[in-house]
Amino acid sequence: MPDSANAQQSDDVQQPDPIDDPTAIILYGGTGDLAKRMVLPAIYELFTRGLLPDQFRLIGNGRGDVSAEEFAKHIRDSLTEFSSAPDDDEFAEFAKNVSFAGGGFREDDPGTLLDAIKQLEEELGHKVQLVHYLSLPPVAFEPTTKAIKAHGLNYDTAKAVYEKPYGTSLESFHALDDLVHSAFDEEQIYRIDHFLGKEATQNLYLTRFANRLFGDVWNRRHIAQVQIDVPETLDIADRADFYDATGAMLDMLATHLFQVAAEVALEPPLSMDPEDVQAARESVIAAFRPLDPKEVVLGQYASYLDTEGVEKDSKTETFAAARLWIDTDRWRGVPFLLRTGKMMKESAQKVSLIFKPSDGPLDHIHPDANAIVFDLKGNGAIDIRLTVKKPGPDPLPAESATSLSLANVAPGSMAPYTSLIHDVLSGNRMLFTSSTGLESAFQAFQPMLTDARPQVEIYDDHSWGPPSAKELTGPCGWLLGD
Ligand SMILES: NC(=O)C1=CN([C@@H]2O[C@H](COP(=O)(O)OP(=O)(O)OC[C@H]3O[C@@H](n4cnc5c(N)ncnc54)[C@H](OP(=O)(O)O)[C@@H]3O)[C@@H](O)[C@H]2O)C=CC1
Ligand SMILES: O=C1O[C@H](COP(=O)(O)O)[C@@H](O)[C@H](O)[C@H]1O
Repeated sequence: MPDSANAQQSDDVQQPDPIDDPTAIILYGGTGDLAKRMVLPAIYELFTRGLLPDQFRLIGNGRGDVSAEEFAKHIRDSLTEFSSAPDDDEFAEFAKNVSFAGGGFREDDPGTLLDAIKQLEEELGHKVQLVHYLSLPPVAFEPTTKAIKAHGLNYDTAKAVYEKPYGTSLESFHALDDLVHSAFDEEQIYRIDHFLGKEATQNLYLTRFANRLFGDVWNRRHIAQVQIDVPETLDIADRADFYDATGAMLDMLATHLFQVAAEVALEPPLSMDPEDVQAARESVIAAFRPLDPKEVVLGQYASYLDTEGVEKDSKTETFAAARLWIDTDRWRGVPFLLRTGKMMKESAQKVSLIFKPSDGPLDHIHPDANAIVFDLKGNGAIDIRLTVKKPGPDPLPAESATSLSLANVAPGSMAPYTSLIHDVLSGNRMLFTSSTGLESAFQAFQPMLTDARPQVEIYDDHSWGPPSAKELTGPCGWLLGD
């Protein structure tokens, strides 16, 4: 068992600033899966923390007809299921600001959304900042963007939030991005990758820049390999339509895991200002070498084809592992090993920097006992795995570890979606992906869209994935298992 330590509690917990601009969030796909799990609880959390503007409306949008009362009940049920049951009086206050515009929203038929916005602006006596949140499957990004533009809802003050994946190939990324830029300036566009919003992910660079203990060894002279490992025990549940068309590489690897790799690999920014941090993260993605299909293993869990909604002969990967190379002076020759999958043996979100063996007489230490491991889940933790002396007469090595829980530094910290939506409202784009960064990510991903893409290998449910994924790591093995 590792020793554990707690980061010292800060007396001075950061409180984000409230927002003044009268605002309406239009939540496209307002009754969908992501909305109920993440977005609605996040908006409600901002309300209970007093972080929404005084003049605020949430307008749900969807193709069906849903009354304001039904939408409010849906929100309440979502909070109860995915967050916590709200206080009756507080929720009643929130629900006064909620409505639903049904009938969809298309170029040729705006449904009832334009009327809902007109009514709100007449009620308030002025225009409001519109935040278009596209909580929609990627196929709906283009038609919805076209509709926003065609109906003139791309005000200069408007913002547009896009979920991932933003494009499925370099070509479709360009087509979507050109269209989005025909409606909005880059500063108005917020492409969400919620892994960037995790408190613990942000520690990947903050601890490095603040502590010589980490900063001085953060390079190829000292690090043998980096593992970014996000196994999940969950299956694809009721997301078959989306997942079977998307797969693990686009759902997780070329999106979340690439962004986390960039957070590890980035060069020190000029300052910690949002623009500088964003630029440093996005520019290192340009140094990602395009994936070599021979260094990628794809898998599908054994019972996947039995899932309702999945094509009977589907070749969609539910597991992906890859060896990524980053061609900068700092990282040349250091493999970044990325792994993620559904229906695996354990759930975890870990980033491990595994050191090279020491010089001198103890140059044979197992990599397990010579590593820094960042846990990205929840408030996060940093494990330092060390080799120490085994008590006794001889100078023999023994493995030990200490775990620094970050929970105490961040009492009451916000969930990733809560803080990212607050960033959208306040105009802070640090934790959002940019057009150039995503273009580089798709360039690195592009070889996986060719005929050289490896075949999917079937793996046992609740296992560590196809055994061949182990070969990617070399003698180290995957630190988490197999
Ligand atoms: N679910 C999750 O855990 C996560 C999802 N995401 C991303 O969030 C986005 C939304 O995902 P999710 O909520 O799971 O998706 P859903 O399949 O639940 O779709 C959301 C809503 O979009 C509407 N919709 C579906 N198809 C279309 C269409 N062709 N045209 C217009 N509207 C449509 C439906 O609403 P209606 O029928 O009312 O019109 C549906 O309820 C995706 O981009 C996904 O990658 C990101 C992180 C996690
Ligand atoms: O975006 C996604 O992320 C989740 C994992 O998110 P987390 O909140 O558990 O960190 C993943 O399960 C899902 O497939 C993917 O779409």
